[in-house]
Amino acid sequence: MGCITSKNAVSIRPTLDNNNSSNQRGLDLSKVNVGNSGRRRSGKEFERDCEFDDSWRRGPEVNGTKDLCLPLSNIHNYIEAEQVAAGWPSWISSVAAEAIQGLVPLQASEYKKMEMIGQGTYSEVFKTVHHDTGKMFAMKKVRFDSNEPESVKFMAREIQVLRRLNHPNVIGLEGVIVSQYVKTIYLVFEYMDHDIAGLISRHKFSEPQVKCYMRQLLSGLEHCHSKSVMHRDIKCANLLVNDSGCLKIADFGLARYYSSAQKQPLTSRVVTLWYRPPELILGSTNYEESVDLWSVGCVFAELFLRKPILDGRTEIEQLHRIFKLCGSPPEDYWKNIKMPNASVFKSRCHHEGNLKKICKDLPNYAVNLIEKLLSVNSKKRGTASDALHSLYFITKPYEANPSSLPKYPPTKEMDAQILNRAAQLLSDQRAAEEANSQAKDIYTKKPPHGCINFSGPLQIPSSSGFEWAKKTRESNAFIRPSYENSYYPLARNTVANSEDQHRNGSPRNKQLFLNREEPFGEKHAAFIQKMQSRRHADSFHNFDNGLKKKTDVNGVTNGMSSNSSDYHGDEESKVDFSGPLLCQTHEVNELLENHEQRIGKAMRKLLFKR
Ligand SMILES: Nc1ncnc2c1ncn2[C@@H]1O[C@H](COP(=O)(O)OP(=O)(O)OP(=O)(O)O)[C@@H](O)[C@H]1O
Repeated sequence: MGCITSKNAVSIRPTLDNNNSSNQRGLDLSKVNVGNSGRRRSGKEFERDCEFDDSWRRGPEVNGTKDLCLPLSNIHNYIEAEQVAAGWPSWISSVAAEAIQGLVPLQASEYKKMEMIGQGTYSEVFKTVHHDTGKMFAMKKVRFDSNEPESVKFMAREIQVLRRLNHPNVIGLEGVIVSQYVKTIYLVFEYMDHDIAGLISRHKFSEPQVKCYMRQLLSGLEHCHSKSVMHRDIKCANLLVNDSGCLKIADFGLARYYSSAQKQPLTSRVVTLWYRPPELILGSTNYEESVDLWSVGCVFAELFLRKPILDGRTEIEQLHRIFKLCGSPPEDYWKNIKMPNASVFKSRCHHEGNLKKICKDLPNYAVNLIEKLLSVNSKKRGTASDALHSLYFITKPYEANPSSLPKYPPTKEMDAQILNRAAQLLSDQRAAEEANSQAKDIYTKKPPHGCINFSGPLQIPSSSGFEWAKKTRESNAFIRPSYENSYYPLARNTVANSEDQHRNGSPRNKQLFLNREEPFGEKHAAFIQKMQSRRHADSFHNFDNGLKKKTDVNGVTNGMSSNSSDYHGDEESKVDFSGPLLCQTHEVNELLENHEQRIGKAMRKLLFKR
């Protein structure tokens, strides 16, 4: 795509018809995009020209038309003037001229902003109502920094991509609102009552219902791919459903055009970790639309299982889970791929794959399709059209009619998150109370010489044969949790599933350390042994390093406590847990007070967010 300002000269081609006053989404284009001949061009016409035929930027036309070749600054000024005349503030014209070309901005005063209904990495989504029509819309406030070219690029691309798509299973962009002075942009969408992540957290879908959603998802995706758009962030939270049972693919913030003819290197830092295909984890930069089909496979399984099928906390763990589920790829795979991280991630263990076992209760044809979509070899995934023609869709039970699906009270990923957070806070509070009473108990029996604040990677010499545990108990040090160093990847909150939370580490592990009787008993020893054997069995050298990383909502791993200072001595003789190990000599009361304060703070945060 590129920015208009990066070209040296442009050719403005005169246009011939005057008919296009609105595009398919009903946007009024009549006031804009008047060529120098006075002829108007529709937004879509302009986009088409811009996206794959960039000759308009290159210079004089060859087809006999006498074009006017202007210096870049002139044409830039011309376009800006045209867009300002259409009602756009000049700040947006200067950073995203191509994205808004042919559009007229919507007026904020025509809408009433209501409650926040969603929050993403770069956005906040509000429910809004149009004053005149009373129609509901979703208004996505996109955060971006105009001095930061990447953020501008993504914002502009989202608009461009959305304008290119027009399908019942793809969210429709109604228009764009911009603030005249503050650099804020709102994308106005049709309003959808639910997202699949929120629905899954509360309801079990019937087989015909799953089939109905899957057909809609694949149809929407087929349309995107037919328009050369890769979504690159298919996940349950980005699949919206309205009260008529219609599913729409949303959030095109990471989407982009692709062309198999003109391949360009693409970033591999896309797709939320749990839905990210192996080639992206391995760092591929020449992937194709099959990345979306992998994500569809993950969503498909999740619709049945009601929990993510691949929920690694780090890239290395995710890849490990992929191979365990889908089977390790053959040697050829490693030989043929030229991916930057291949040698780092290659496992010495061979896994047969346990997808069939995990999906044993699912219908056969569904498992076959999931298996195909979750092919480690991207070439074997097929296309969205292939999936739509698979046996799964022509065997009984047939898909439900969208209008026959149950009507649900509004549910969003955000609701699921709030429920999760509240549950977590409650369990943390209970655990804290328990810990406090245990701490007091210990204190009254024998005052401690020091206490251990257990919240981080605890380095335990494995050679001690758990003698350390006994020693700690004898020395009456007590262990306290840290609620600030929670180990959850944010994305984890999308699933209100206590089992998941436990598997993810924190509550169960915290509880393990909070419970004065349990931690140093058999369970604890088993846990440590498991950690150690996992480390050896996996032969993933970075596994433990990986465990100390935190994954953000988009699955991007951030280094956390992974600096060398966290390690002391021989790597193999240590067992790591999350968070720093602190030896303190505070008074118990002071610690308990701090503890109370932290819980209070977390509670206030939660209430404030609500
Ligand atoms: N048209 C809509 N109608 C109703 N709710 C919506 C709509 N669009 C988005 N939402 C809600 O807002 C949430 C966040 O929106 P979106 O995914 O577009 O933002 P984002 O910043 O790109 O998110 P992320 O970082 O998770 O990818 C969605 O999960 C959904 O619950």
